[in-house]
Amino acid sequence: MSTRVPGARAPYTLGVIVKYGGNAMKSLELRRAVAAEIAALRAEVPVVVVHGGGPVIERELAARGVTSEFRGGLRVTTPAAMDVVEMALCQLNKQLSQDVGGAVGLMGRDSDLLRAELLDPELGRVGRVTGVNADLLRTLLGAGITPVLGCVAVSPDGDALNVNADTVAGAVAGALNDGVVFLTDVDGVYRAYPDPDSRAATLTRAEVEGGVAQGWIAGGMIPKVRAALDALDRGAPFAVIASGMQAGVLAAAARGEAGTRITP
Ligand SMILES: Nc1ncnc2c1ncn2[C@@H]1O[C@H](COP(=O)(O)OP(=O)(O)O)[C@@H](O)[C@H]1O
Ligand SMILES: CC(=O)N[C@@H](CCC(=O)OP(=O)(O)O)C(=O)O
Repeated sequence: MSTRVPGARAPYTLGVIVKYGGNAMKSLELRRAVAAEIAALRAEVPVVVVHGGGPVIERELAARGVTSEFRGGLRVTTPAAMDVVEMALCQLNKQLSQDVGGAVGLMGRDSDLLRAELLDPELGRVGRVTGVNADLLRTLLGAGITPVLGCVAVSPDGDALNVNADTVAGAVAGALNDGVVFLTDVDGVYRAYPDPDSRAATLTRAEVEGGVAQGWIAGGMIPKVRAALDALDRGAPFAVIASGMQAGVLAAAARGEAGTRITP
């Protein structure tokens, strides 16, 4: 975390992937507050933003009368739903890029930035990440530009695939060997959800797996802890789950002073 953003085109060694999604962008005010936190962190370290947007997707699906259900935390994505997911996230991507400033908004289709293959035919057009164009991200970071990546990947046939945004953030952190902070609406993983006093400062892999098996890690927290472990497996130096609802938390989480740090 001591590495400064170098000048244009200079190499960098350590950055932070910041994931935020539906819960940390429930209002325009909150969305912009998170963007301001990201812009402040970027003055210290290179930052790549990965975003979801579950509520925006829900709203656009409902407006079109397209139904979808979740299985194991993942949206079963029909071709019709895929069109809506991609359209909604593309628009959001440009808005977030504008919010952050000095940024370029990209999706998986751009220069094969995010490649995936079908995860499970029963889930429809849901992807399993197979590759990240890390060179493109490094080039942008080296030029002082913040990449903002939406969670739609491209298949070997050139079709869009829907990937959970936490999963994408973990894969990008692994590909760049950068740390990752997952911002959400709780200030970490609670041992006795929803009691905020039960927040774990750190959780080992064994504790995470126990928590999922015992059910005290549930719902949308499951893809986050799994993505954190995946990022660590792929070489990320740290993975933290923290609140996107309070000012100053992002920088503190990246220093290991807030949220729940997942350890190998
Ligand atoms: N042990 C836990 N500690 C904290 N939150 C948990 C836990 N288990 C389940 N959750 C749920 O996970 C949610 C965060 O996941 P999610 O709603 O998918 O967030 P996001 O939209 O930010 O990706 C929390 O709001 C909470 O409802
Ligand atoms: C496969 C799958 O479930 N994809 C997610 C992608 C968006 C996402 O992950 O958004 P949040 O970060 O706001 O949850 C979905 O369709 O909702």
